[in-house]
Amino acid sequence: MWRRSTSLPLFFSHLQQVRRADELKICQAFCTEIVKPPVEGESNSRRNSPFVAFVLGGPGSGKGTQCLKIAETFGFDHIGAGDLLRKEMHSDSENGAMIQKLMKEGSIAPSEVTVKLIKKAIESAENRKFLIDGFPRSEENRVAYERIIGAEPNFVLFFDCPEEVMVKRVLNRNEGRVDDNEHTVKERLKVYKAITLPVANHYAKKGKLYKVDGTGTQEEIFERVRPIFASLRLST
Ligand SMILES: Nc1ncnc2c1ncn2[C@@H]1O[C@H](COP(=O)(O)OP(=O)(O)O)[C@@H](O)[C@H]1O
Ligand SMILES: O=c1ccn([C@@H]2O[C@H](COP(=O)(O)OP(=O)(O)O)[C@@H](O)[C@H]2O)c(=O)[nH]1
Ligand SMILES: [Mg+2]
Repeated sequence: MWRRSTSLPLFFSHLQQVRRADELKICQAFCTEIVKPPVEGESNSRRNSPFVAFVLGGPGSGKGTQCLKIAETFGFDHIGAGDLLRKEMHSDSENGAMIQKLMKEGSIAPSEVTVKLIKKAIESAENRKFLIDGFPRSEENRVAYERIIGAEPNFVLFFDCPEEVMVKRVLNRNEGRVDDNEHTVKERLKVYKAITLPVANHYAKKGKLYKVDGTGTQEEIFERVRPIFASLRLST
């Protein structure tokens, strides 16, 4: 059975040993949800609810790359919201054409479509620890997730990266994506700043945001990410 097993002072003492002040920023004390050990008599549904980390950052900030490393090292399931939408787009689904158009424009898909796909991915997994990569991209996404899933994320990992670095990475990505071109990435950056950053700010205010410097090599970035997950001490 999955359960949270760390306590607040223990959590912070671990964190303090490993964090570098310029790389890891906890905006406030962590909320009780992530650190509170299960209480005797607590309902099963709450104890069995999945552990969820949202992973945010601009296009090309390295979310997907780092999620693969986190998933492999710490045993999380990686749910890429964009990957789910791309899969849907390439299926015969009625939403395929709509998703393709939105992705090409750099816009955000309707919340109910994305949340439904995420919910299905969570429910069909055996794992109870998830990285939800590239979601929520708007306040509307966030509210829809919290209403439909019935819980907030345990925390949010945020990759901070200069625009010119992100654009360079996206234009070199070479995965045949409809949105990896100069025009779309510019639109995506506008959407990111206007609509996605407020979501990160929301979680920062709640003390749930971990901001990591997303520049440097993949390995250097992962060494900044590693202590965050190593400190969690989740049992499976
Ligand atoms: N630290 C890094 N340095 C150089 N290239 C990187 C780095 N991290 C990721 N990349 C490459 O940049 C591109 C975008 O990375 P990705 O993980 O897909 O970002 P995101 O999911 O945030 O859009 C990919 O081609 C990836 O291989
Ligand atoms: O929750 C999401 C995630 C992705 N997208 C769409 O999918 C695109 C690509 O998202 P992805 O996370 O794959 O891109 P990345 O940031 O990794 O480059 C976005 O620009 C959006 O058009 C969306 O609408 N909602
Ligand atoms: Mg990605």
